[in-house]
Amino acid sequence: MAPSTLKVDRHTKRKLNNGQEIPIAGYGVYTLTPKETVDLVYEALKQGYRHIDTAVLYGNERESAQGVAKFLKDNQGKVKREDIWFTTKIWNSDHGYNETKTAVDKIASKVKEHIGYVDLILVHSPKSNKEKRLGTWKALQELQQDPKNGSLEIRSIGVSNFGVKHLEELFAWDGFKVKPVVNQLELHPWLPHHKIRDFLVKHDIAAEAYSPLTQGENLDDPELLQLAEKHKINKVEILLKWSFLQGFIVLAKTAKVERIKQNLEVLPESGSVSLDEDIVKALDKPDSHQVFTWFGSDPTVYVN
Ligand SMILES: NC(=O)C1=CN([C@@H]2O[C@H](COP(=O)(O)OP(=O)(O)OC[C@H]3O[C@@H](n4cnc5c(N)ncnc54)[C@H](OP(=O)(O)O)[C@@H]3O)[C@@H](O)[C@H]2O)C=CC1
Ligand SMILES: O=C1Nc2ccccc2C1=O
Repeated sequence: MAPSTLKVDRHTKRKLNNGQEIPIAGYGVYTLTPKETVDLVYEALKQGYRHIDTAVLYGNERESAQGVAKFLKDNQGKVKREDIWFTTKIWNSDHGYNETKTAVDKIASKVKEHIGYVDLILVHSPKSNKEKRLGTWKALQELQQDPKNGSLEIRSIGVSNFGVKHLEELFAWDGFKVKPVVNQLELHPWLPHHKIRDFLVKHDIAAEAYSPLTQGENLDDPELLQLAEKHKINKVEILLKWSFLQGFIVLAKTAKVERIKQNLEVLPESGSVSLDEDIVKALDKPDSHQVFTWFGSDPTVYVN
């Protein structure tokens, strides 16, 4: 079970296996329209987020980068590009060596003029086949290790929705050179993914939690509501604190300005995050396997 207190705050960064440091609180931009993305990313940064999570799939990479650039321009001398972490992801249909290089060129054409480089590119999911997955990793390894060879500087590379089998396949490949820095997974009390997490700990790969609020789907779970009522604490605060207490890098999304502030403020300005021990115990559901994203079909068990 996770501890009920952990020394993390709004400014905490986690050191990755390549030495790069990633802010533990991330703002996810899935489903934000391109039109609203610039302003919402700007607002998230204004409220104190220093980590933006987008993807080719989301169709708002350019606008996410524009939001970052606008914030940096308005805060010159106070916030530097290096203070902000920008993640994007290669979609499944772009798997394969050549396809991935072309996909990175496209990402470059959208974001480079605004933010110069990306901090992290993830393989969005394992959903292609072995040859294509490894081709994608070969391309990303090359681009990360030798930025002059490609159109975009990529500081770190990682995976998302990979199960143990997909990671073992990567480690066993004779071209394997760069270990993923993170595995981004759906993680919340109803989907704790302990087997994958144990593997990640063993290999020093950080766990990023997406859909920590169950994409909004389970916020009226009777047990969660009861805990919130009994302990006089907001249900969203419970779920986000639970996630930080597990040691995750936590990615939450909201399209509402007041909720951006609310979600970040579950972390203290300095000090530690805490949750009543009874709540942590009640939400410890090691055998639960409820998938809310990916149309209910867990991508970590994908076979091909
Ligand atoms: N790698 C992958 O395969 C995936 C990655 N992700 C990443 O993770 C991010 C977060 O996950 P996501 O799936 O968006 O879901 P979240 O778990 O973050 O939930 C988002 C939902 O919760 C609502 N919400 C947010 N804050 C509050 C609040 N304070 N009170 C009440 N409701 C709230 C939002 O509504 P509203 O907007 O109206 O506030 C929205 O409906 C994504 O944006 C994306 O970056 C997500 C899924 C898959
Ligand atoms: O944020 C996301 N939400 C999703 C839903 C289905 C498949 C991928 C994703 C994302 O990356």
